[in-house]
Amino acid sequence: MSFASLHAARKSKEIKSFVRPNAAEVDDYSRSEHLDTPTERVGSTFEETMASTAPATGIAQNVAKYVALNGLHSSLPSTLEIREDDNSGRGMYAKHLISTGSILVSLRPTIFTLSTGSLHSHCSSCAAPSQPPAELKRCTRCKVIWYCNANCQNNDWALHKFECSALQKWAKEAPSRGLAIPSDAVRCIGRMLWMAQKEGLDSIFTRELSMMQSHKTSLPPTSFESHTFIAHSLVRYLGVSSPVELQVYGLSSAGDLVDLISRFTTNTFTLTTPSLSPIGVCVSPTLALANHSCNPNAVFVFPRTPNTPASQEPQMQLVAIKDIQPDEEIFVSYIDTTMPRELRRKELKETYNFDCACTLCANPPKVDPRQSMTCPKACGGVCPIPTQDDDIVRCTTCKSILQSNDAILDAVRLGQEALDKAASLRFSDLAKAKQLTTNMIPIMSSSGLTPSSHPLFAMTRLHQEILVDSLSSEITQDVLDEAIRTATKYNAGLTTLLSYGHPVRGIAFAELGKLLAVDEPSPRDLDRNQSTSTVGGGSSSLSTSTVYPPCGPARLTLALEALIRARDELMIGFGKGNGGGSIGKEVREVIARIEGELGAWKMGVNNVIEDTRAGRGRGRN
Ligand SMILES: C[S@@+](CC[C@H](N)C(=O)[O-])C[C@H]1O[C@@H](n2cnc3c(N)ncnc32)[C@H](O)[C@@H]1O
Repeated sequence: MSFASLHAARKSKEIKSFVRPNAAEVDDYSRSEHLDTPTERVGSTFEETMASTAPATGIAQNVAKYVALNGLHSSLPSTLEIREDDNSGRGMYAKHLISTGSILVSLRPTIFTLSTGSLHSHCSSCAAPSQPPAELKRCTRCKVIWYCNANCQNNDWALHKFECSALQKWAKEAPSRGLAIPSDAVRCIGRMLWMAQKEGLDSIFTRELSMMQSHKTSLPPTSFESHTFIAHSLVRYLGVSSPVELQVYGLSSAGDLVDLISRFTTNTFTLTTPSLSPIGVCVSPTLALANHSCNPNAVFVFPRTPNTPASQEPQMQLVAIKDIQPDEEIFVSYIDTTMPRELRRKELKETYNFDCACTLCANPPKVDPRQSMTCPKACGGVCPIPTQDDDIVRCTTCKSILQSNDAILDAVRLGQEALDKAASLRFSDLAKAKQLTTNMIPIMSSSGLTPSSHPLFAMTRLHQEILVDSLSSEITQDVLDEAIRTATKYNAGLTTLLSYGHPVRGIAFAELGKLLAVDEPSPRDLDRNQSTSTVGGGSSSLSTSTVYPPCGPARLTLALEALIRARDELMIGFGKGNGGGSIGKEVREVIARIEGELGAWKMGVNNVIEDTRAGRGRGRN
């Protein structure tokens, strides 16, 4: 298999998350003279409007009542209904038993925009990737938006005609080339407003949009800067110079604008490729009705199956990853659930404004694999990582009592700092980021952190992404083998953290299988294959090498094992009806190829044995 067909799952984040403007952009703009004037023109400033908002109050009764849809959300199937309670607002409920792998809802998001880095590599109408030799075509006016062909361009014209002139004007006024394109949040809200204007302020689209949950009256202080930044940029992007001009979009004050931005940040999804790499943001008021749990029973995916016409892509699907009983609520996850409890709760509070009371937060396991270490007495058991609040812990196996240990606390603290630094350098200085992850992983592992523990798990994931990135410029045996070892450790952590059939697991096994199936750059010494190892997380009967990864047929056998696991889990996470989506299809093709290669190899060996026997027989005669 050539390396060109290897797709990395860039992030195993859940796909619902708010995209904040990046810090560099905020800084550059705040320093720029282009900032101040629009705020003053819209009446009271966004800062004043936000400062005057008071926290909402409400007594949680937690009785979910049926909500009539009155013609809204027509794409919601009859198997689901909307109910509302005082704690989490509206939510989706199952009316019948739903089995694992069922596709609950399938629809095209009402609005989507690609992130700036994906604009030239994906079509802005159907989100398909550019597929050489066919190249995407750029809009000749704004020179920012790319399409597969004239059909895709025509399909997008109704909104792009507004966007096109806004983009041209923005680029002319930009203080530097690096800021010539507004953030995806600003472009996406721009599209929401043009769509509302086009459809009419009483249209179903506008009504659904205006009913999305807002936290305008209880914005956490952490949102202040990002909301203000988006508001300033948006006013400039729309070319608005007085409050009256906002009325065509149904906004009559700065407060309405803050409300809109809050609805956007609370209800936006990350648009991903079929292999879960983030490429943009999207809005679907119907799918945004799903509430959050850190232990979800459903996921959102964009599987891209051959049966869906381009005009219906990107198709977003809600898939059950567990059996869901009648009357049970459908929960997705808004955040990366591989993070420890405190970090999850902090992010949910800051971005979504609620205190999570899901099963995983309310009743955390005695030993959370996200915060665990191997028993320092080497009994083979695991124990929680001692914290400042809980500095005496007990091993689950030998029951020894362990006191807070500076080495592990230092490793966690240093690991977190290095992780933040490496993540921020990932796209600007890959070599430095790689140096950081390479140095820190052994330190954290030797301090006793388990592969699923934070921040070792996140660091391993980042290291794998960096290695796969470096492989796309040059494949060397060493980097390929290091990527395979890292992917194996990552999968070992992942299988402890996420439930069977979660799409992130399916993609991770596909990634490992494809790495193992890449043609090795140079022939190697087959004597390396001597004892036993597995593809991560589970037991295996395969006999492979002490030196991992092995080479030759043993390596291909491991690839096959990983890909079969991937195929089975993708069938759940990407929906049984989709056959595992486009990645499931690709995996099945690689499996068939490897089975062929291994079959040919076995046949070759048998032939040699037969020939040798026949030769001996002839020798005796
Ligand atoms: C995308 S909306 C979900 C639909 C929302 N409940 C509604 O009525 O429109 C996200 C918001 O729903 C609420 N929410 C979601 N999951 C929740 C949970 N597990 N507990 C409490 N509130 C939750 C929070 O206010 C959050 O900001």
